[in-house]
Amino acid sequence: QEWQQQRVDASSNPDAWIKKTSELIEKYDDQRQFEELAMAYALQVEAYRYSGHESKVHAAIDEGLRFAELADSKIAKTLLRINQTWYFLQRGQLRQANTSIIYAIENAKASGNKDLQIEADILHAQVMQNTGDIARALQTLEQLNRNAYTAHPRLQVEFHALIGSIYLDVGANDIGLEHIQDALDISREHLGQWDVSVLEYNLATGYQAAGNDEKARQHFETALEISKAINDDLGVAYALFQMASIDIENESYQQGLERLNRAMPQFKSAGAHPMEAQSRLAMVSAYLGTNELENALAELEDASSVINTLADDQLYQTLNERWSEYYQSRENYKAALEHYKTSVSYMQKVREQTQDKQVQEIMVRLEIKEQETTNELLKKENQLQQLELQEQQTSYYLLVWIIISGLLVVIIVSAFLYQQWRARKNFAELALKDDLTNAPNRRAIVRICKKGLEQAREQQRQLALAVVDFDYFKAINDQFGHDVGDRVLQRFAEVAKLSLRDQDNFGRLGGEEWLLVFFDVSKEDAKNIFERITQEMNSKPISGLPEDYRITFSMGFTNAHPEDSFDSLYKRADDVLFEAKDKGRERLIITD
Ligand SMILES: Nc1nc2c(ncn2[C@@H]2O[C@H](COP(=O)(O)OP(=O)(O)OP(=O)(O)O)[C@@H](O)[C@H]2O)c(=O)[nH]1
Repeated sequence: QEWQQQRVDASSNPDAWIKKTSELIEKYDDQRQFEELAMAYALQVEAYRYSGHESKVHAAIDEGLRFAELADSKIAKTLLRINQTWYFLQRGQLRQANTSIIYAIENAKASGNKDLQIEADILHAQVMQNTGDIARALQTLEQLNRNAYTAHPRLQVEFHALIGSIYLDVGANDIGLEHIQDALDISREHLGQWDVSVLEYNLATGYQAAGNDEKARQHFETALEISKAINDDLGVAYALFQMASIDIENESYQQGLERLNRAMPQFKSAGAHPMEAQSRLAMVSAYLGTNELENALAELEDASSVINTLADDQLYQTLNERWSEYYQSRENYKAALEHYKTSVSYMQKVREQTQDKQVQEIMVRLEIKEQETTNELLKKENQLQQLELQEQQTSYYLLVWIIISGLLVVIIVSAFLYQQWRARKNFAELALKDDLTNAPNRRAIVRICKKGLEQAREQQRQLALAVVDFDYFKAINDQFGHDVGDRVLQRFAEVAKLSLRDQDNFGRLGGEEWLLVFFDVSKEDAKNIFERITQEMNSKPISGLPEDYRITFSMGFTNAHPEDSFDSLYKRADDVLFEAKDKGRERLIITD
């Protein structure tokens, strides 16, 4: 609804909207577009109210209603009647306000616009409060469809502001302040500056009633600033009036009077009679404080005539209180007592209205309902938070699950790959190992020797190769059995492993023939190795062989030449081995 947003905008820029609606009115008037014309008037009326131009409000309402009637625009009629109600309330014309709000309610119903219906209902309750019928005001608020009004910020604000002021009236200051604070918060977020200033003002009066002058002053100042900013003269006057009341209470009579003198003309020209009366009564207090009794009397008389047209019990009570104070100052105690008695009777009347049992009951019910709504909202918020938390947890679990399953996959795959690698390695190891002795087999030692040849060439090292063959091995097998022969081979593997340096290698070439591969050994070293192995072979008995049996072997040794291949190297070593056998065995023959 465009016009709802326009109302909010008008509340922040009343002057701009007065101008804008004037142009619209001229345009639609020319074009005889009555419905638009009526809506433009409705908006203009609000803009006038927001800037405190009460004197223009009346005429604009009449014009607007004329066109709204012509166009039969229920919405325009409702809006105009709502503004008319506020206009009369401002002036203290309660009977007229009551008539206007009835029209507003009828038109709102006919328009079918739920928000307007609720707005009119809340305003109806406001009128009741102003007429002192708090019980009915509360009943009306109680009957409102809570869900419907909470959906619209303006309605929430109206509701909380009104119920807050009722609570303040009956002295339930804490609850009252809470409601008005709620209204202020909502209006700050959703409504215009004028609405905010009114609520700042209401909150300040609440703090004042609760005896917190400091807070009251702060909020009145904020209200004053906003009213000044949007050129709301009436708003400025309201704030000045309240600040003056605080001044007078604190015996700053001159400052109070100065502020009241600025506010008063505005109230008067706006026709805000209740405020005019209150200002005059405040002035009376100030003059009594400064002992300017003539001025006090003049204000009292003016106040009396204004209040007599308003028929407001609260105002009558204050008026009589002031008269009583005035007569005390004059030392006319008889008259003072009379007025005091009258004042007390008005006070009792007001109290009776506000302390009515029915009022208390409805208030309790309303508060419970309000609490329930708040609880429900809190519950929903809680649920939402929990959902969010659950969502967070779920995604957290999901993440953990992904990480764990990822890790599992990695572990399983790794284990599988490791197994494969192990199997391959085992296989490779097996393929390079001699089954009987566990020493490197022919393939392995030949490979080692070939690699060694390359290494020796690259690193300028000396590689040497020895070929070893047992002497009369056939005889061992034949004489003591094949097993014993096997054990002799196994012993050789053990001995070779212990006797060689880490950088040297050995392997079984086949049968009882072995290859030894050395790096950087001299001929002398070769002899030592030959002798050591012979000695070690016979250092302890081999089962199946007689203790004194001496195992011997022959060895051919040669240093590698840079151009040697394995075959040429092997052949040279094997040749000298053959020579060793030939020369009687159990010897080492070295060749270059
Ligand atoms: N126990 C056992 N004997 C083997 C193995 N491999 C080869 N032999 C035997 O080793 C013997 C080799 O004999 P020969 O080649 O005649 O040589 P030798 O008897 O050592 O005589 P010379 O080398 O001339 O001193 C054969 O009898 C083979 O059967 C083996 O793995 N275990």
